[in-house]
Amino acid sequence: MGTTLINGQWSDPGGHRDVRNPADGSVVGWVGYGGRAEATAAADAAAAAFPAWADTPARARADILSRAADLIRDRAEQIGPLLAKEAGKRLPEGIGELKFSAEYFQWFAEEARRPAGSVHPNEAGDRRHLSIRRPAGVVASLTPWNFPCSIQARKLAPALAAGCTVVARVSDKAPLAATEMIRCLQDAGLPPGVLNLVHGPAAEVTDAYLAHPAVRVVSFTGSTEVGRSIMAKASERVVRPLLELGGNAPFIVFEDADLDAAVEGAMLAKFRNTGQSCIGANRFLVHADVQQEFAGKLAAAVNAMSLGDGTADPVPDLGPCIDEARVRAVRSLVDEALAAGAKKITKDFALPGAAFAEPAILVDVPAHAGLAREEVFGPAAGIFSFRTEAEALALANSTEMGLAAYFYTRDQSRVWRIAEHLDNGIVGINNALPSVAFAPMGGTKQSGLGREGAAAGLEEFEEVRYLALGV
Ligand SMILES: NC(=O)c1ccc[n+]([C@@H]2O[C@H](COP(=O)([O-])OP(=O)(O)OC[C@H]3O[C@@H](n4cnc5c(N)ncnc54)[C@H](O)[C@@H]3O)[C@@H](O)[C@H]2O)c1
Ligand SMILES: O=C[C@H](O)CS(=O)(=O)O
Repeated sequence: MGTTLINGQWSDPGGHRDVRNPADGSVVGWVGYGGRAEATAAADAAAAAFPAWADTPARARADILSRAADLIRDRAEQIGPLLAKEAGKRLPEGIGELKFSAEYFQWFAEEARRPAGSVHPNEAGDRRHLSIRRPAGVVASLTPWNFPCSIQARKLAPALAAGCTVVARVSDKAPLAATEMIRCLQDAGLPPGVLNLVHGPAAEVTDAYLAHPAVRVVSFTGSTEVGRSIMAKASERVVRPLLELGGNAPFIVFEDADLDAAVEGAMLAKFRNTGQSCIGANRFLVHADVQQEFAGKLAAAVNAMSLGDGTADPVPDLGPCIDEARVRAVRSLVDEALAAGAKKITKDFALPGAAFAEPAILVDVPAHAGLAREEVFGPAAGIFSFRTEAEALALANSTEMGLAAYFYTRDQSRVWRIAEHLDNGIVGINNALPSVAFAPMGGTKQSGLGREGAAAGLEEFEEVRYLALGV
């Protein structure tokens, strides 16, 4: 059926690149693997398709996106297992990610039909002043492996709704399900060239996209390191950078928190997607008066976890990491903290394979340790204590990242004091899973630029055009 989409045609140019299941190394599938030539052809196709798509009535664009949402939901039980295998996800999380992806296409199908523009107060008798919103142009949509479908969806949906055309590239580590999701969009009736997908070497394909004169916006999700390089490349042609980058979420538990709710939230925020989530809880900051009780409850919950292939029956609590390199990175942070005097309060797990990282909670982690300062991006974390709100905020805001943060308290006045002074783009309050299509999500500081979701997410793909109308 082809895995590369250029100008409405599916093909498999270049060589084949196998995709393996991290749980057992088995081949899950493959993608055709192109390069610069395919990327340039895709951008040419997107450029050629842009004028007609930009002028397509909003209702017509909305109907295609709505049909795409229906197709993704209809095929979720078929694509979900593919996603679970290639990305090492638990099967319910794989199927759930497809359904979450459909929400973006549904929401932006509706948003596409909302008014777009303003009439400005008239201060000159011979003119009327208004502004309209027009699609920005061709968008380069570049995404990581950890949520390969939903993260593409939160770019494709608003870009297409706005009237932009798109050249996409997804991570080589998990390209299969995202390709099938894009197939749903094409099957929903997107005209040729409106959406294009090329698999190939990351820098080669991305550079070719960003060098194309028709590309006006680059929407990238991934590490801060790569995001910086893409922002630099985009600056060469003044391409608008939308960047969703690394995280380092503090998870704060105040002394008045419902501890059982906090532990339940901690388990979700830490171990969802085996901890490989940009908004995952990275550090537990717990008030000294409740630290021992919280730590004991959390350790007990972790110790009860089962590990295994996410497509097994019964479904395990934790799947593998994306690859052995990720396991080594997590283990290195844990081992460094232990060597510096930290103590592990969770049990030793038997690991079912080389791509499985041990779930681990540590206490007495020194402030200089990587576990206290870096994005773990895996199933481990340290618990740190504080005594005052000021200390909690200082600890929470002490890293260069500002994506997500969480806190648990029952004091409504404290909710506002803390929420207004956390330097993060996303704050979960007595809630450990804030992600929705209808709210603006993104980060501060080195976690990125721009927002995805909500009306703000649509505006990122539009240009405001001011009209001074002589009368
Ligand atoms: N803010 C968010 O919404 C969000 C969401 C998911 C992941 N992330 C972040 O992404 C990271 C994990 O994902 P990852 O390992 O795929 O990130 P990554 O930065 O290594 O890769 C992201 C994408 O960029 C590509 N890429 C890699 N090097 C490149 C280069 N030199 N030029 C062009 N493209 C390149 C990759 O193939 C992939 O498709 C973590 O830091 C995580 O926090 C952020
Ligand atoms: O990894 C980051 C993702 O954006 C997490 S979520 O899909 O927004 O929950």
